[in-house]
Amino acid sequence: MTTEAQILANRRNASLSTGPKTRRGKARSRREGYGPGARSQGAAITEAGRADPRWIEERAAGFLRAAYSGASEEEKAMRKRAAELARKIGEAERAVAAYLERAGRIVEDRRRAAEAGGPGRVLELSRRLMAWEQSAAADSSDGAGRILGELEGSRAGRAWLIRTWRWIREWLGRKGRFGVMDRYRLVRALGHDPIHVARLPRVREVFAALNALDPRGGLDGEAFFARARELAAGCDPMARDSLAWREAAGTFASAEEARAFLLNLVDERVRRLEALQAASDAEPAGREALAVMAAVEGLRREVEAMGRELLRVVEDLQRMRKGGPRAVEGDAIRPAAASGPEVRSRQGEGGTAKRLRPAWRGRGRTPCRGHGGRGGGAATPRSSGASPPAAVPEPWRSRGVAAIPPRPPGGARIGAGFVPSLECRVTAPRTGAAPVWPVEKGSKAFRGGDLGVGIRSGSRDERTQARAATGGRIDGPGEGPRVHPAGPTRRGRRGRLRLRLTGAAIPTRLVNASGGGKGRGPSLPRWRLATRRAGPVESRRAMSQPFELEQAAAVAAVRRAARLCQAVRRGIRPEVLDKKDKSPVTVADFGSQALVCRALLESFPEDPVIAEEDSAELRQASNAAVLGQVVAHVRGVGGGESLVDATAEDVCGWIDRGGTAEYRDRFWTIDPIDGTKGFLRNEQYAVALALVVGGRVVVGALACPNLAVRGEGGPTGGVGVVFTAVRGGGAFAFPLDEAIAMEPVPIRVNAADDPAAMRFCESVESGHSAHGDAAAIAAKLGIAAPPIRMDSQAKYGVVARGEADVYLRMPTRADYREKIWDHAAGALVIEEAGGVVTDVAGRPLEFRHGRELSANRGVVATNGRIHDRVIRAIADLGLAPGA
Ligand SMILES: Nc1ncnc2c1ncn2[C@@H]1O[C@H](COP(=O)(O)O)[C@@H](O)[C@H]1OP(=O)(O)O
Ligand SMILES: [Mg+2]
Repeated sequence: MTTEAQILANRRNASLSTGPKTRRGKARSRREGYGPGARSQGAAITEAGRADPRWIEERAAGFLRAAYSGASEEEKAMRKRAAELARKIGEAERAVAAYLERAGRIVEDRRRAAEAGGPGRVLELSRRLMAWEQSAAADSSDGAGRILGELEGSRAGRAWLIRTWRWIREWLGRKGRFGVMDRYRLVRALGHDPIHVARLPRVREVFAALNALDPRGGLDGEAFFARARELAAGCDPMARDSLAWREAAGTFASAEEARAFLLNLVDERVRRLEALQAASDAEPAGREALAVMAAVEGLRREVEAMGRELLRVVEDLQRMRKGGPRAVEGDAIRPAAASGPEVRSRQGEGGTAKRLRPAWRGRGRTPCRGHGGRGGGAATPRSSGASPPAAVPEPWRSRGVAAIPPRPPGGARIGAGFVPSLECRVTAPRTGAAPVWPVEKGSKAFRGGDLGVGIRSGSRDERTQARAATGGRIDGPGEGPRVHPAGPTRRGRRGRLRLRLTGAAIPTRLVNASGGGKGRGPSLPRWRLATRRAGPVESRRAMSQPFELEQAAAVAAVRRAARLCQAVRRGIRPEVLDKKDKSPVTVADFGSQALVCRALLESFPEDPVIAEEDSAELRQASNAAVLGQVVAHVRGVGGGESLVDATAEDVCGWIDRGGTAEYRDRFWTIDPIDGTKGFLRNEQYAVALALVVGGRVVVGALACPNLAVRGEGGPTGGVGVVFTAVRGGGAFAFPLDEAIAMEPVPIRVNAADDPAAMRFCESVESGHSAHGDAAAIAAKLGIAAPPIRMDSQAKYGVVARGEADVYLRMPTRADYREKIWDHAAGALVIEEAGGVVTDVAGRPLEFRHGRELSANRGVVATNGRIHDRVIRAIADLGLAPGA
């Protein structure tokens, strides 16, 4: 880390430097700016993405050290980005190494498991696990963790473990006293040694439960510790001292509660082992190794992309330092109108491109103000082309059209289509101008909506904003999608946009159609473009999809959180519900949010999160028991070593990561348990997570633990479904249960058009959606079937996979505003499945007002075909307030 003193010293040094005067001197200095040795390794720089990431990291660090600090805000931001990229590259490389090590371990484990598979070996291991005399020292090679690992690795070992757990279950359900050996066996079967009992909260909880069941609990526990201390005589005295029982927070209120907890714990173990056993037939090690390799591949691609970006940033910084931008600034902002906008192929007209390259300075660091249309500012050129005709209109044509050969050589065939990628460098003409570049339609498939548009511009955040602002937006048949650079632009500011068109469309023209400045009406475009085709893309799979990482993280997070909810749900006894005790849902709510926030913190530490809960209530002394349970559940299903020792403070901290209240250009929103009433009734509920960028939901993940698995298949045909979607990438569903290995299945809304054959769904709670209003709407439309009533966003899933056609959420109170987390994920899933989601007045849902959909009332989600008719019916019945 650079210290303040170093920064000041750099700044002083920089002010003394006048820099090289000659072109050669400047060139040399530029090369040396990368740090010592850059000249000899120049080839590695031009090999951008292929360069060794460590080398890049070192170069970047060298450059950053050498860079002076008397920099503009823009330069500082770029340097920060470079440092961040360098750090991330390092992290990703370390992760790759860890993955590879894991792959090696998997192979080794497999070999050992094969060896351990014989009955003789299992007998030996089981004896070592259960006979106390054999394992005196806590850290001996007889550590329970190791033995258990080996047993779990073989079929025979797992069978023995399942039998053992069933036997433990039997005596836990029956017995009232738990002596020294009972306790020892239970601890060892859990994979721990006596010394862990005092240290690991999970094991302490087991002991607390045994004590609650055992009238001599304290004495039996003490006897256990006395024996443990005796056997640990050879250990460190500190370890011996720690072998004593201390009362933990969250003890059990009754013996029944304690027994339920223990039986639940055993059931979880048995289930896990059975799942492992079932999966072993399908060569799990092989599959896991494949998954590891896929993860490595993904990480490597990320590293390559980051490496390329880092080098671009470093190059640009270099240019900036050498005064490049100023030298061409006047040139770059020169109105292009006189000769028409300049659009050059960098391949075909490299000379021009080279001249333009130094002109690029910024990366559109202006905040994203939306993407045109609603709220896009007064001077958006949408006004100059509110509804562009199918062909490029003459006025635009006269301003210049960038002709791109119909079959770009850079495009590669993917099935029937091409994937060209164009890179454009732009300079903003003046404040407030927000250009729009329609890309002319090229084929039928384009009209069918089979086109995604993404922009790469500047930092990751801006890229994602820009992508979201434009990604996959199709304005309708006969029109091109519009490309809106991120937000308002400043005079003379330059940016680079990378426009990637995917699908069957072959863009024939890129039209530069910048509008005029504020209040002046349309003016001639002043944007200059340089286009470049990217290299061939071999297959759609090989391409890193937008928000791929975000989607993977979101799905993993909701899956894990759903597991927690299921575990809490299983532990609820009927009498708790009879007492109308809401604490189970509170435990699941907080636990779920903690896990999701933690996952986001790990993967996207800078992203703000708007979530339903905060930990203030949980931290109150009166809620200590609830907090204890939340922590226990988080540790229990958190998985991995890292969560085993999570403290109450950690958990509260994770929960509070969701405390953002205001709108941000990029944020996540979580509903840790949507449909709490459904959860308590053991009916429908959901864990919902969505990423909103530039005011649009771009990633959604929805886990519905009690929703039937349908077309998603799976050998169990059981319950628990995950829905997910990325904007422009379609919607998918797959079983929640990870033991069911299957590819996500694309889902589509129902194509039916006849209301008589349609079904609609609504909340179970009439306080959440006016049932009477919905019935009137259905009657008016001619929907005869009774409503499907279910809690939570599962309704969105049901419409998205075609089991219902309409979801009506009719306002019950004038002052209620829907919460964004109740709709973000579900709405995207329906939209990506081909449906439409608006409020009751037909307005799109606006996720740019903080925690609430304050510009909307109610929600109407449909299969798309009937949407207009539903909105009309609502209006005719006078049920759309303020419409
Ligand atoms: N008056 C209301 N109108 C609409 N939704 C509401 C209302 N009151 C609460 N909700 C929210 O409805 C969601 C459940 O919807 P559903 O009935 O479809 O399962 C919950 O998130 C709940 O919020 P909260 O969690 O604050 O109670
Ligand atoms: Mg909710």
